Amino acid sequence: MAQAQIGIIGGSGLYKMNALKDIEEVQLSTPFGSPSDAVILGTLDETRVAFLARHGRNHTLLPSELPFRANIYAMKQLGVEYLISASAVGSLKEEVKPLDMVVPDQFIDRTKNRISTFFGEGVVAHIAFGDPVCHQLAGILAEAIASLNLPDVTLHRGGTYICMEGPAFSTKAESHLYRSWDATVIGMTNLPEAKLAREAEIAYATLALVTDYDCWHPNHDSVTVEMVIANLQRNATNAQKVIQETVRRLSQNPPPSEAHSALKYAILTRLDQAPAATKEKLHLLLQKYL
Ligand SMILES: CSC[C@H]1O[C@H](OP(=O)(O)O)[C@H](O)[C@@H]1O
Ligand SMILES: Nc1ncnc2[nH]cnc12
Repeated sequence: MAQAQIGIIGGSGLYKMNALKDIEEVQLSTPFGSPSDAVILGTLDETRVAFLARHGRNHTLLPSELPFRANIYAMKQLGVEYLISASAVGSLKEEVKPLDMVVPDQFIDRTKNRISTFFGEGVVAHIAFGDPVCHQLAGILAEAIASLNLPDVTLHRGGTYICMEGPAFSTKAESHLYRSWDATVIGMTNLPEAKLAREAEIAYATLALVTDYDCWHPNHDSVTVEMVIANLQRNATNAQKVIQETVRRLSQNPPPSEAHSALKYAILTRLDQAPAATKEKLHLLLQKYL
């Protein structure tokens, strides 16, 4: 099977990477169903990367409908060790303005209807998730953003991403509540992805692209999809530059990541006693530990 060490998941507004060369489109099937779309393998400068449009290339999947497990498993099948997620977010802080970029280091889970683990069916594992983002990958991403000096874009290193269920945006009461928790941005997708990436021992970091002030700001209209897309289109060119620069830096010096051994002390079940069918299903994740 084709391989790529670096994966990219593009969110709302980022449905393709324009700079990819020598493209190969692969339809993958996984024990968890099909991913959101075909994975696009292509070369960015000298480096082979795997790109997936999170909601499908025509944006046909709701956040609650996303096949998170299939998406992450597909990346694992391709040999991805570093996964960069690009996502549209609303801002929960005055100083985090639309068109700014945030590299969050924490998440709060407000989802209600997501499957966020590969485990179960006779194999129990509890990954550590106190630091849900790969520190090294997030650092490279932030350095890449800073190095580009993008006009009108302020970089915010660190911050908390609230992951809500959606698809409706928040009420004002919810938005104020999240502000009282000192959260930085809000979206609907990245937390399940980060958990599953960690279980799959893939280093994960988020490029959060601010599109709106959600609905809490007294001087800005409440978020609408129109607002999000208009700003994301303005963001998309910048996001592609950032991803390209991140891939360039990462491929020159891929860092060690704690994520790469996340399952080492996480599996409680004696694997020699575990159901064969589950071991078969999770072979890609468990093979190091069998
Ligand atoms: C189109 S606005 C809401 C939508 O945008 C974000 O998606 P993604 O994280 O894939 O960029 C947000 O999470 C919602 O799914
Ligand atoms: N305000 C917001 N809430 C949730 N997801 C978003 N994606 C972009 N803006 C958002």
